[in-house]
Amino acid sequence: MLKLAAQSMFDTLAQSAMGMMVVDKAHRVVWISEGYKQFLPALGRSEGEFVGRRVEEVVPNTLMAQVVDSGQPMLVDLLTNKAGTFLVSRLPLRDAAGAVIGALGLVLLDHPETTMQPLIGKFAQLQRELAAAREQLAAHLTQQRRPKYTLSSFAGASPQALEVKRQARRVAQTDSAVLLLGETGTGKELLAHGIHAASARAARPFVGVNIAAVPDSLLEAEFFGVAPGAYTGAERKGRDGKFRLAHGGTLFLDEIGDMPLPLQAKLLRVLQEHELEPLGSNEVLRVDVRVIAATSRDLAAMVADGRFRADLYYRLAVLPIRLPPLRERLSDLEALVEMACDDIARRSGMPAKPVSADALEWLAQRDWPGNVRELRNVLEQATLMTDDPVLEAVHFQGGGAAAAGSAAPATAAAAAPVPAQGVAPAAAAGPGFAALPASATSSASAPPPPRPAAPASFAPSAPTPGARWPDAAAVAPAEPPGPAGDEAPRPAAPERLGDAVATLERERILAALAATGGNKLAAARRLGIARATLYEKLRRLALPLR
Ligand SMILES: Nc1ncnc2c1ncn2[C@@H]1O[C@H](COP(=O)(O)OP(=O)(O)OP(=O)(O)O)[C@@H](O)[C@H]1O
Repeated sequence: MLKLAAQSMFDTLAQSAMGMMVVDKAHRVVWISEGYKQFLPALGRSEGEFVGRRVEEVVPNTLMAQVVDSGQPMLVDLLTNKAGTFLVSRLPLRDAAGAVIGALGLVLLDHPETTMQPLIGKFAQLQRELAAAREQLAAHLTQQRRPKYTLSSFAGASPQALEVKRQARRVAQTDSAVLLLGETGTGKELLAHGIHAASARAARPFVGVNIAAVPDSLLEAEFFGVAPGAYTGAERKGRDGKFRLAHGGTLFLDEIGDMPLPLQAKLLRVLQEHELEPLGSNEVLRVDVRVIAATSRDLAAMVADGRFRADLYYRLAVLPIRLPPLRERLSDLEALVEMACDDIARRSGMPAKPVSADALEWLAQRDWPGNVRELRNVLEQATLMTDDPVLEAVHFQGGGAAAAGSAAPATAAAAAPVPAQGVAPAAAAGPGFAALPASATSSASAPPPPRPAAPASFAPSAPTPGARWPDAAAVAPAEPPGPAGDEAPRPAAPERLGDAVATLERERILAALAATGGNKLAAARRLGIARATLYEKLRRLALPLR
């Protein structure tokens, strides 16, 4: 009975389908139905040239061979080749023992684009939309992750700057980890972009993580990602970690010295084995990522103190590059000023203002603990402060420079008396690190001394219009401050203690940010707190994070 049913079904299909063929285990066409012969002219074959040949040679784009090889049927598919577009079905044929002995192919409909127009139209529309969305996403990601700078963006022709660029070009040729050492604002992030752009990975993503800005409890997920379903709520769908996002490219780990010890062990494992496990997953992912780490801390001293793993340090410090502070390469000042003025002009849409020789000389007298970032802030504020076509020394000696000039005695003093919160100044700054600025190592205890040549007029004046952070003078007492206790504003008697503390905290944070030109790390050091704590306080006090 079953045999009869099979025979009957075969005959019915052979008559009702537009065409049918049978291939053997070696993919050879062994039989075609009468109906199938109508397609032979379009396929450019006579029956003699068709039967007996391997199906993939005579029917372009067919998947019959896969059905034979896999034993899996393809119940409905669209096949397009020079004979047209067809709705087809492919079924494996088996012997009594179940072994695949060939396949049966059915042409169910030709011109499905007309007969099945609504369905195929919808399919084609969805495919077009998908392709457009993929293209947009790829363009967006490329835009987002393209290196912002190349090595030529690193301005300066001093022997120190040329040496930095020489080393950067050399490490760009390798795939080893790189460690960038230098004070805040010396261009570590810029150089990391440049190394990536000069490396074989330039066309792949550049992904940065500022370790100090991410709370410790979130860092692991940030690095390694979260598997779908590992958590409820926002993380339910899972999320890719930075390592995965940087796959094939470069991962920039800023403030590596702030990485908690347990995570250091996990990072080391990824660097050694190129494998990671997203949180809540048993799956091991292979990643191909080049790591560039940066720090303004003395990592070697942290290793000696047991605050940084020695094995991770040696892994990262294979190729260290030290970026000199601005005061050690003052011959680059003019080039840096020019580049910054061009940038400011581009962003503001106004013509660039030249800086006079007097002004340059005055700028060269400064200490620049915030380095190139501070220089740029000072130039930006001076530009905003005046309508004069040329920037003269006098434009820097007013409130604009005071807001960002970290060497301003009263500005620094306003922030200095804040007691370190459980962090000894020396420990917070990292002892014995030659590259640390005097202001960083002494930040929690004393203001940085002004350079002898600094003019007396370099003192805070009225609040700076347009400055990113309010002038320290606007939030700190105008009189030279006395001891810390005297300096706090006196709350009105009914004022609640919590409010008074928040007011004081806000003032001290704003003063520290104003004194460091908005630099969070330097401000946190001045306040004697970790950068992550500063971010948390900014959020809590509803102060701008950027
Ligand atoms: N050599 C340079 N040429 C041109 N611009 C520079 C140079 N060095 C630094 N800058 C500019 O100074 C600013 C600070 O640089 P960057 O963020 O790279 O410093 P950083 O060392 O990573 O600072 P931090 O340690 O605070 O993160 C940026 O606007 C950068 O473009």
